[in-house]
Amino acid sequence: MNLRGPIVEVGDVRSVSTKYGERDCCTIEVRPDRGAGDPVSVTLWGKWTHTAEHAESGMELLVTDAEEDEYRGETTYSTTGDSSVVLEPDFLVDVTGIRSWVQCPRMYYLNKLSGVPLNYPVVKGTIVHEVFGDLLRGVDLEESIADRVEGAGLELGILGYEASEVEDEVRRNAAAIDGWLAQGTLSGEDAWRSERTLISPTYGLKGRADALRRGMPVELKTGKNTSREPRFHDKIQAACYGLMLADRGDRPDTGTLLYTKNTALDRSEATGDLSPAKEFSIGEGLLAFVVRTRNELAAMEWHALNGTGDQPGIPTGYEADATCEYCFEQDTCMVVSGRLDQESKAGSIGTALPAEEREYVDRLYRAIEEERRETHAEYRKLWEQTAAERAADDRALVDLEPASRTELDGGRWRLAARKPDDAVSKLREGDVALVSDGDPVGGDAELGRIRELGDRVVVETDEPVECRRLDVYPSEISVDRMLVAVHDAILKGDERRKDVLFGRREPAFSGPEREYVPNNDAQNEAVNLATTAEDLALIHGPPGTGKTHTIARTIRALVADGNRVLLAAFTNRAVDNALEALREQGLVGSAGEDAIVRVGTETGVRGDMRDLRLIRRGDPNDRAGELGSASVVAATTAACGSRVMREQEFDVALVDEASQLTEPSTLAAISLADRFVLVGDHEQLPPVVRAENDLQRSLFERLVEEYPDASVMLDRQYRMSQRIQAFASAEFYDGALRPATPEVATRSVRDLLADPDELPPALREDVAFVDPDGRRDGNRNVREAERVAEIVDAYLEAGVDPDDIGVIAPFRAQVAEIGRRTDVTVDTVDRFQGSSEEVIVVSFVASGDLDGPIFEDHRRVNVALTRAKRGLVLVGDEEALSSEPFYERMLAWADR
Ligand SMILES: Nc1ncnc2c1ncn2[C@@H]1O[C@H](COP(=O)(O)OP(=O)(O)OP(=O)(O)O)[C@@H](O)[C@H]1O
Repeated sequence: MNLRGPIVEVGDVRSVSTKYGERDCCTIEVRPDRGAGDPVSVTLWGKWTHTAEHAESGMELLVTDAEEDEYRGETTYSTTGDSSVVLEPDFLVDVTGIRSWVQCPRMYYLNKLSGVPLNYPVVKGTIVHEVFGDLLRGVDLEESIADRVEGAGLELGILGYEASEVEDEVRRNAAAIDGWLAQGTLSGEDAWRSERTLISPTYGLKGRADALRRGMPVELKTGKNTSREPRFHDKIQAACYGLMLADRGDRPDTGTLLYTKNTALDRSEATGDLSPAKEFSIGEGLLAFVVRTRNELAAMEWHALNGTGDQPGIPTGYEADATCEYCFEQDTCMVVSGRLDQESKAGSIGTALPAEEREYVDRLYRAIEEERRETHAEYRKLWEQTAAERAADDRALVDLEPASRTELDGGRWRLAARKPDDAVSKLREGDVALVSDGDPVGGDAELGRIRELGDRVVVETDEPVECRRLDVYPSEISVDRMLVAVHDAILKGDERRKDVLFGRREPAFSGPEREYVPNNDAQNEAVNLATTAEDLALIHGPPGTGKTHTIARTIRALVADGNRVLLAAFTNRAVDNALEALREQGLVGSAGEDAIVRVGTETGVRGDMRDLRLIRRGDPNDRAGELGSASVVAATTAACGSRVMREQEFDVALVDEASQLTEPSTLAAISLADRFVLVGDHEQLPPVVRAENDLQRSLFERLVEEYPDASVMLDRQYRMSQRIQAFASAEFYDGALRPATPEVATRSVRDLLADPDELPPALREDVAFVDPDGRRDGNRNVREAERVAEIVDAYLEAGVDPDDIGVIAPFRAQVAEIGRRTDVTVDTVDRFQGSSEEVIVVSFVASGDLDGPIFEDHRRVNVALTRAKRGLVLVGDEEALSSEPFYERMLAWADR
């Protein structure tokens, strides 16, 4: 049986005489059933006492195949020969993490903190891996090499490499694999599968194996190894995949390491064993070692969040017997130790950062690690929730019916399936999702990119999985990049910048005032603030106040002054909107001084901006030249953390939607530039994070409060009628928000109608409230949904264009409920931010009383109410809404 629960107490390791001789053991008390049961004792025997030494009360413990005993009337448990002991199984360790931990625990920490920079070995390694995958899929060697090197054109160009020299080197690496593969295929017995995404709920592991050969893991290493045995940490990596396969019931007994620089297939050369493939047996002892190693790592991560003492959860290097003199990370290790005043086996150099900066790094490190835990909780739902629950949660499309599979060039696959009519989810075209045969963890599953998402679903994968289910695949990339951003900004960051960020120096401004926007004082001041900033400028833009217009004007002014500008935003949509405005204002983006480059994926970049999209494939010099010479580079803030973008330098970074970004995500963009301009509105949507901690507050909001003189609020809005904007202006902007022109102020729903009398009397007002007397059931309210659909129909019948109407509801369930009844756009607030419609209908769902927040916070209501230009209808339960002062004021305004 399996025993699992939080640890109550850990006993001492002791030695006892048994019929097998002297054996070590340790007794641990846990509360089974995840803490619900009464404490029981479990005794860990033999090598598992190593894990006991890392265990602490509060950690979660899992013992598989435990044996139950009766001892003095009490039920106790102990490990058996088949048992595994797992600490913190919910903490999903990546296999690459285990690999670096085995080399040195501090290397694991340093990799996490500073990320992998753009360097030639990494890019070449990726190409060799891709070629390997291609060979397995039957692609010709030369064709694959040419194609993959071309695909990496941009990276290679930035690093200063020519295609031909890289091709030669990749060829040298790939020739041995090719030969070895040819040998294998001769026997006709090889059943290969390239790239395998694996998750192990039992052992808390995840990762992607390079390949499986007859079900056994094969790992590729772009290096040389002339000893008979694979390198220890390489072996551990392959064994991790073995363990994950074992968790699925496919226990492999052999692993293979392929060293690509070993050139001979012959095993007995005098120079050493030059065979590229080295096999090793995956015995029980090795698997148990992997589990114990993972336990050490998970325990350290637990301490990082829960531990006490000086620097809990930060490895020093003394944990391992690694020799620092031979370590290629020694310098980095010493610098980080010096700057953060950490103990480390390698020693330290340099002076420590000021205390407030170290405190900041510690605080954000912890907050980011908390967010990582929340991401792991998302993974857990893959196996804890049933397919129906995942679908109801909008995290999966289930019950797909496979329709066709087509092999594409390069051995990839296009899989099509039919989708049940009303199935909805968070998945969007362009997303990477987990495609599976119906069981994403235990069954056949692979990552694939969604190409089409209508009645028909089309995905592209490396392997031909039976496409019966698509799941949202949680990613740790944004968490990883946040850590790196903190590292880059604080450990490597510019001192002057840090003085401002830490309140040691006021932001400075210099240069002449100019007239940029003649018809709008606040916008004009904003552009001046941005162009004269020596450190930073903050532009606060309430709804419809011309943020995008101002951004474009600012960028034009900056470029005209000779600056290289990074334009970043939280969403692709905002990036493309700003580019559109830039083009409208005459910055066209052709080659030369005004060149604009848009960094993004094909599906991410809007159709009309594709001509600006940076192409990565091609001649290295051309590709790098295109990016390097552009005066404006536009990308999402997520993309700013990529290896390529981290190599770029700018004079000014202008970040839109900055109030929706966590502080570290903002740092990722602004660290690339000397000066920065943040544009946002902290009275609208806050950063989207799962953990409740410091990440919820944006750098924009913090700086607006700290440096009011460095900020300006755009106060004239070009969207809403006076009547509609009144509530938001009073509640969120101290009454300072006003219509920009009389035309805007006097807008009315009547403008849209040939004959206003065609509307029912209740809807003739520009702001209306309707109580349909509905009843909330979970996150939906059917009566209210019906009423919303009737209201939409009334507008349509009166002649309003369907494209001019939008419906907003607080919950996805209600969005689906309404969506079934109408064809106009229905969505949650988050999807509406940044857009507007002539008529907006808001469904509040709540009835009776307000037992939870309707919209998570009032800022979301602000967004909902400020999407409408001419007509706004609030649909909700009067009794419920009037039970909270904020909504009561809203009703009073609507009923006026
Ligand atoms: N100074 C100006 N003079 C004339 N029209 C303007 C000016 N500034 C903005 N506008 C117009 O106002 C409208 C809204 O501007 P914009 O799209 O820049 O707003 P925004 O603040 O980015 O909106 P959102 O709140 O959706 O982000 C646009 O049609 C734009 O052309």
